[in-house]
Amino acid sequence: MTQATPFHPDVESALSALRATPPARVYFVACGGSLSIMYPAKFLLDQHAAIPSDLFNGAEFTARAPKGLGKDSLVILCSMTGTTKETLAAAEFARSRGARTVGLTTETGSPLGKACDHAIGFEAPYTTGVPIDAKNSNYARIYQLVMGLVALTEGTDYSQALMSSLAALQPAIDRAHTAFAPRFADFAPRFAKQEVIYTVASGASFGAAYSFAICVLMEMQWINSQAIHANEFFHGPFEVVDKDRAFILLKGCDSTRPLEDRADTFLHRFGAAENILVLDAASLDLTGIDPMFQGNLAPLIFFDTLWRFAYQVADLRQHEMLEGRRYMKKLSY
Ligand SMILES: O=P(O)(O)OC[C@H]1O[C@](O)(CO)[C@@H](O)[C@@H]1O
Repeated sequence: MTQATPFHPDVESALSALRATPPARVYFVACGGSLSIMYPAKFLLDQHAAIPSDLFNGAEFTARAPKGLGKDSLVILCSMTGTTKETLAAAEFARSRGARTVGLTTETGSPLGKACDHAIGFEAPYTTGVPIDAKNSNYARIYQLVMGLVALTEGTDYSQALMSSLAALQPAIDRAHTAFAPRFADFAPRFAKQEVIYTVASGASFGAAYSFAICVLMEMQWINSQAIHANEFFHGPFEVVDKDRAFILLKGCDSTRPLEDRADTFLHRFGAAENILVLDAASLDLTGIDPMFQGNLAPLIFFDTLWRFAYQVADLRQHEMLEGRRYMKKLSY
């Protein structure tokens, strides 16, 4: 691929540098909420390219020191703040092994931006509270990078379809807020009283379930949680299902939907519908999003709308979301 793509300039600049010698292997590395976007990014790469990839927590990556990591590797890292020490150490470790590195961060001049060969900026409403257009989010930028890698390694260029889909994403999110509002108003009072809420998903949606469980329910609401893969559900977790147990099930529209459908059937067989909050991509108006990317973009809609649900739960519990933490960023660990 030699022609310029319509991607964001930071993405295009990283891709230009990779064009002469595309990587033979990709590692997706981050921590916490930033790690959660690596699941759908790897899913997208696996869908479209034969290039092998793996996904690691930052500290695990450095400690495990994969033997395959070397000059032909590309390590894609993400840290919203650009300061998470495990992610920075992973970037430095990758470079010490001769790998090429790309860091996604809200501040390209942040420590992560500086520690990587290429920095890709994105926007996040998370700490600023200022709403963004989802086409400028971390998901949007990493998807551009992934589809750029697909073009480099497979010769298939879907950049226009991706960019037009990303442009249609925010309106789809806004419509979903309206569509889900009555369900959220109904579920919030019950879920605010729960001590445990599990989140279930698979495929492109697993990352959204993971970040909602560990970053929102546990970190920001101190509600016990676990992200359960929709098929792993049948390999242990389903034993806890009863009429009182609370679940959030994300039903996406990627190729793994049958896994989520099966979990849905079981949950409704032994659980109570009033304690199973199902967000179903089939009920969403995805106008303008190319069918090829609908499964990849549905998780953003789930996460954005669930974030609003979390604030409703937080209000009822009188437990502040971001200010309620007792350890994170409050002491050294
Ligand atoms: O590396 P980042 O994206 O700045 O993450 C910092 C922190 O933010 C979270 O993603 C959410 O608070 C945590 O999981 C993580 O420790």
